[in-house]
Amino acid sequence: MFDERKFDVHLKLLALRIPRELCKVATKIVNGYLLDKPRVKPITEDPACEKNRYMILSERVQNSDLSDIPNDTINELSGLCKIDVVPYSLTLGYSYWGADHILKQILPPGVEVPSSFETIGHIAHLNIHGELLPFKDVIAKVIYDKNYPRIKTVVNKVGTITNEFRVPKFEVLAGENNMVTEVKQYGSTFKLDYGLVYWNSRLEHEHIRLVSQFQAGEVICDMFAGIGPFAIPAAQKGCIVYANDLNPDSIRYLKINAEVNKVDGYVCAYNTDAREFISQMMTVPKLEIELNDNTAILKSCEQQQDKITNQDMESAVEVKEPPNGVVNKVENMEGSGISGDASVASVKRPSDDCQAENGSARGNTSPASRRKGNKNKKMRGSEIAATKTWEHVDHIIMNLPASALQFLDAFRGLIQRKYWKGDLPWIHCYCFMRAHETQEHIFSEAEAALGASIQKPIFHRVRDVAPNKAMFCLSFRLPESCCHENVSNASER
Ligand SMILES: C[S@@+](CC[C@H](N)C(=O)[O-])C[C@H]1O[C@@H](n2cnc3c(N)ncnc32)[C@H](O)[C@@H]1O
Repeated sequence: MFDERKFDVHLKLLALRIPRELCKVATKIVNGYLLDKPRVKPITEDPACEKNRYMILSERVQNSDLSDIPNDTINELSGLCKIDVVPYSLTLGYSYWGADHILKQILPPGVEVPSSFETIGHIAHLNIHGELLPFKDVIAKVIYDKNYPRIKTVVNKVGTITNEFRVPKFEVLAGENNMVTEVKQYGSTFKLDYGLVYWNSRLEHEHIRLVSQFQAGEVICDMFAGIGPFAIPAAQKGCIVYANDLNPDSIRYLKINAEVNKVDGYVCAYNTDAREFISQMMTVPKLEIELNDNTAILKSCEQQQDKITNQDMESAVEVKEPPNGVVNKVENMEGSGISGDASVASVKRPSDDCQAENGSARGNTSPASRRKGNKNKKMRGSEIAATKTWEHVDHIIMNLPASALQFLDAFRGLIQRKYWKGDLPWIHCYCFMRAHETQEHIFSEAEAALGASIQKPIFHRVRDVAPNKAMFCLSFRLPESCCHENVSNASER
C-alpha cells in the first residue's frame, strides 16, 4: 500500500559513554542536554561493553567537544568520570510516528486530516467522504496500525442512512471483518452487531441523564429502545421496563443485554411498530373491562340484596337472587385462588411474548407498591407480571429524533382515565432543531400531533449533530385532555 520506510527520519546525534553505576548522577548533571523525544529513552545500552551505558544528547548538542554545553556542567561531569563522546545514529520510523504525522505526509496539503474516529468496542468508525475518498484505504491502514490491538476493525460509513432502523451501511477498510462487539457505559455492558443495529456512543451522557430522573420501582415504556441504552440502566436501577423496537436484531441484542446485565427479570421486550406497542401498553384488556363491569353489577346486586334483606326483615317479601353467572364468575376467581393477573395473562397480546421471555405478563401491582423497588434486589417474576401498564406508567421514552414528534399522535385518546391510577406519564420525546427553527416550532409541532396543549415543557439540548442542527429532548407530562374518557369505547380485543 505504501513503503513504510519513506517515513524514516535519520538523526545524527552524540552520546556520552558513562559507567553504568554513574548514569543516575550524570543524568542529573547534564539535565536539559539529553535527548527529549516522546517514547524514546535517552539512556541506552553500550553495544560494545555492558559495563557502560550511552546517554544520548539532544539535537542541540552538535559539537563533539561539547562546546554547546556550559563549562560548569562539563567540569562537574569531568569530576565524576572521564568524558567519552561517541557518535550516535537514531532512526525514527513508521512505528514511531503518530497517525496524524503520517497522514499529513500522505494526504494532499490543506485537507483536514481524519485521525480521530468514533470507537465502538474494537471497531473504529470513520466518516471519509469527498476529496478524501481516494485515500480511504491508506487512512484506514494508518489508523489500524496506530491503534492496534485496541482497534481491530476499521469501517467507513457509506452514503447516508435511509433505512428506518437508522443503521448506516459500512464497508470494512482494515482489520478483521467482525462487526459484533461489546461496549461499556456507566457500568452497563452492551453487546451489539454494529452492522445490524443502531448505536451511538455519543449519547452515553444523555442515556444516563434521563435515567437519573427515574426512581426504583417506576414503570418505563421505551418506544424506540434499540439494544437498550435507556432500558438496561433503568432496569439496573430497579425500574420495570417495557422496551420496544421495530428492528428484530435490536430486540435480539436487547434481550442478550438484559441477561448479560442480569436484569432480564425487569425488562419486557417487544418487536413491533412504536404506535402499535404503546397502544398495546395502554389498551385495557377486555377481561379487565368485563371484570370491572361484573364487579359493578355485583356491587349493585349486593346493594340490591341488602336493600331486599332489610325489607325482608321488616316485611316478608320474595328475595331476588343476583344473576348466577355473575356470582359464579366472581366466586370462581376468589375461591380458586386465581388472581386477576392470570385472567389478564390469558388475553392474547404482546405481553404474552413477554410472559414467554420473562416467565411473566402484565398484572395488577399498584404504583405505590411498585415504588418499593430495590436496585439490588432481584425482582420476583410476579412483580413484572403484576404490572398493569394501562393503569400506570411513569415515563415514556421516544428516541427517534427524526420523526418522534409525529408519533405523538399515538397518544390521542389512548389512555382510559377511568382505569388509570395517579399522574399521567412523563413523555421524553427527542427531536432535531435546525438553525432556522425555534423551540416554539418544536412545541407547536408536538401540540399539533397530540391535539392538546402542553403545560410546562422542558427542553434539554442533547448535542450538536451538525453545524446547523442540534438534538433536543422535549419532556412534558401527558396532558389530561389526551385521555379517553369514554370507557364504552375501550378495545374489545
Ligand atoms: C435513534 S435509535 C435510538 C435507539 C436507542 N433508544 C438509543 O438511544 O440508542 C431509534 C430506534 O428506533 C427504531 N425504530 C425506527 N422506527 C421505528 C418504529 N416505527 N417503531 C419502533 N421502533 C422504530 C430503530 O430500529 C432504532 O433502533
